[in-house]
Amino acid sequence: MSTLSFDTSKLADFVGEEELSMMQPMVTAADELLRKGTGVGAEFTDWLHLPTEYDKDEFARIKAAAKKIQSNSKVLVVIGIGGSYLGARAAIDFLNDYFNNYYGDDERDFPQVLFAGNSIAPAYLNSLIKVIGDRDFSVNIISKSGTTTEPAIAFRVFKQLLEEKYGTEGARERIFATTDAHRGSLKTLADTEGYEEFVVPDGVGGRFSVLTAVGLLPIATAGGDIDQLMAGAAAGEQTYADADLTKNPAYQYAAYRNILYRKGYTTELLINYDPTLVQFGEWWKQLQGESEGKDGKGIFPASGNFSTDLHSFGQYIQEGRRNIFETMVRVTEPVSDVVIPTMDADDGLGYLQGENMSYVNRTASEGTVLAHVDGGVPNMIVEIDKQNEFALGQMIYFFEVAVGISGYLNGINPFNQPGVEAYKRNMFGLLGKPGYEELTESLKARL
Ligand SMILES: O=P(O)(O)OC[C@H]1O[C@H](O)[C@H](O)[C@@H](O)[C@@H]1O
Repeated sequence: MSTLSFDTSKLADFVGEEELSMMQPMVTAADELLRKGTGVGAEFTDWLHLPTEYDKDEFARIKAAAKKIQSNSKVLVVIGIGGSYLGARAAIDFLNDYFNNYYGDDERDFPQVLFAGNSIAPAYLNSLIKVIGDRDFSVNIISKSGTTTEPAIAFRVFKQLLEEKYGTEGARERIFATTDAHRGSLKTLADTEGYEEFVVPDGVGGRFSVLTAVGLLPIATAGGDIDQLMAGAAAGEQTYADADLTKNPAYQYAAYRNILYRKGYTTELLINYDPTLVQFGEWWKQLQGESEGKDGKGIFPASGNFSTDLHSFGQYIQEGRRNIFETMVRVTEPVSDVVIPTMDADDGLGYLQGENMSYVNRTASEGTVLAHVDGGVPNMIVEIDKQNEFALGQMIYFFEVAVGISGYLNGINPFNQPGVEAYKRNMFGLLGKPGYEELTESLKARL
């Protein structure tokens, strides 16, 4: 069952049909590198079969842990950064009402899921502590490496708060650690303290980990149906496995991106028309940017929240430098609707009264695509039928497999992220972390 369609009809002005078919030999080669595990970074491609080959015992433990948190907590604080929070956050926003977190505890069916450790901003942390107040809470600390500074700082704070509130024993019952199976400071700490542990599998990098415990525990706690999420991803695994470009929309997406990139379209905007998809764009930006931006190459991933941003940087998209293309993610069936009220006074909207707001939103998307295409912005559309777990799972897989192919097409390793270390090294040097003494002096001299 496929719930996702991929529309490239609006590329006609930019890419000829033969250009796609001429990509086939390169796509076949990229497919082999990915599927046979002969490409660079192959040790981080276990996400390919994750939707069907996941640890079923751990999956059951995730559900049980989610139930436990739901029964004893009003808030789950998810501590993580990058791939250790973006997927869960995207999924929770996508699957819930936008203002879901604003509802009072009595109006909520599931705990609030709030995120920490995704910045080093102290005021954010203080504000988060304030919003938890005296309510019961639990913590899911997530770090694959187990050594990342941002979540480690936040965890110290929340561990202390939990221990003050519930005592050491009580706190232990409320801390869930998701990390590497064998290595890292968090693994050692979790073993020593006796926290319930979940695993980020060795062969799955952070940005590909949303369908592991990394994403699944927070998503399930927030009421998401993780069986359906995995079923949707499994549908993706099946649908997007064919090396034949004519039969594989995810591979078409990768090939078209590559064609556009070679023509000078070096920035891609992932476009949505609903605020509940904003965080999906954030997840996608890490997936694309960390996978592809290396060796002086790669499409810059950005996102656009429409029609909101049409009133901010819409001008640039329409008439600025012509190096942008757009991929719209659109949902066919609105989650809910509003009928535009009738009104006697004339506000110029009479022609729309009685119409559904979703009709106006969809029409805005159609008009925008045509305007942008006319303005020289190639457009592709990924459309899912419903905003539910199944469709999300399939869409996650679509973008994951596409970026694997896309990276190999562009001659880079899509599965490492060496460049992320540069800022960390400087930060450690400036903070005086043991082992970085020489760097400390040279950096301070440059400040
Ligand atoms: O899960 P962690 O090991 O804490 O890593 C969190 C994130 O930060 C790192 O610096 C990587 O660049 C990301 O790929 C990763 O998702």
